[in-house]
Amino acid sequence: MAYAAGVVGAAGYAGVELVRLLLAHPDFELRAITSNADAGQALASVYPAFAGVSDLVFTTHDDPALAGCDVVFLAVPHTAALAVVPQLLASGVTVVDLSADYRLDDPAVYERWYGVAHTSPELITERAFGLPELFADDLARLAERHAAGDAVLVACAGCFPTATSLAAAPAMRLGWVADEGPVVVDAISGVTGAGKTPSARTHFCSADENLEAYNVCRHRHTPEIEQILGASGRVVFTPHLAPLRRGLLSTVTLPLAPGARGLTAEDAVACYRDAYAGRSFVRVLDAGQTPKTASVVGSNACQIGLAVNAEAGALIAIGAIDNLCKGAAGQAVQCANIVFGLDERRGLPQVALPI
Ligand SMILES: NC(=O)C1=CN([C@@H]2O[C@H](COP(=O)(O)OP(=O)(O)OC[C@H]3O[C@@H](n4cnc5c(N)ncnc54)[C@H](OP(=O)(O)O)[C@@H]3O)[C@@H](O)[C@H]2O)C=CC1
Ligand SMILES: CC(=O)N[C@@H](CCC(=O)OP(=O)(O)O)C(=O)O
Repeated sequence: MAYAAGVVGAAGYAGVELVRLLLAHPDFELRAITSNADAGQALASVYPAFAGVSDLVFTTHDDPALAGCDVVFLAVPHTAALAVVPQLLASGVTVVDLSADYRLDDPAVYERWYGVAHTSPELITERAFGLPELFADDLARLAERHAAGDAVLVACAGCFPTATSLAAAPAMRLGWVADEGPVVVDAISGVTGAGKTPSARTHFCSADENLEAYNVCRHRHTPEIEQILGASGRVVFTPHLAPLRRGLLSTVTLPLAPGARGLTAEDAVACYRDAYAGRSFVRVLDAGQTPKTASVVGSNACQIGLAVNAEAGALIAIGAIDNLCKGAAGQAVQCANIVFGLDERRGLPQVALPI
């Protein structure tokens, strides 16, 4: 039996990647794709890649068909999900939200970084945080509730937090990181990370042949990374924009605790492989290898590289993902698979476009 699925914001970059994945998914049947801007237009006329594959037509964001779905994926901008999530849950629909609206545990922190009051904070305590390799218990609890008949909410992790946290969390959890000192995150994203509406920074003429840092010391993913890593007030996060369509690379520099100063890259790789045992999307490279975006783009994989700077007493952990797949749509489908009791790999690409 296929579960009925809908995508709100399906004409956006994350939304159309969801459409691509769900149309090929053996257990979900895509019934509704919404876009106010493109309502009434065929998917294949807006995105010709779907010609001959799907006859779906975009409907408006208030399409009543959404309430008849088993699961709805929200690929709408942050703050827009606040108006949609409570209604869908009340209609008995499970929601996988790609926006930031239900990610932060503390509604006051959300208000400070997103500039609006949270209108349904009670749902934050019930949701699972959608980063399966680090919050497996959270999602397993949600899967149990879903199996018992509840409509449930997953708040998927953001793109920068996903690559950063998969790279840094095992070191934090294993106690290798000093209690003090900054956790330095230098991360680079492709332009699709900014969504499909061009801004002065993402216009072709600005982004092409250019590299730049932005939102230095004030990017809204800082509190999300701190929450995941348990590193409140310590994350120095500097995002950069690169002239790539897809791909995100995050380099995290972690100060080693005195007891971990003898750590070698080989030890770190072995421990990380233990920490991610059984998680097929996270691949820890051999010591001496570094991940690259070209090796993950088009797949739901996260590749991790590890190095130790013994003189400086630092671990360097690097994560590479496709921002639209493991950083957004792929991770959302992975979370839905888990909530619906399916193998987390169902319908998801394991291998990147090799060239
Ligand atoms: N791009 C990425 O790499 C990642 C994105 N995300 C998250 O996914 C979400 C979508 O991002 P992205 O695809 O990049 O953005 P886009 O700007 O490309 O697309 C946004 C979509 O949301 C719809 N939309 C806009 N305003 C509203 C509203 N008020 N109510 C309902 N729908 C609305 C738009 O509809 P219309 O077609 O009518 O204009 C459009 O389809 C965001 O929350 C983003 O943070 C998460 C991780 C990575
Ligand atoms: C390149 C670029 O502009 N990236 C976006 C973040 C990507 C995103 O979509 O945000 P979420 O992961 O929180 O959903 C930014 O820096 O705001």
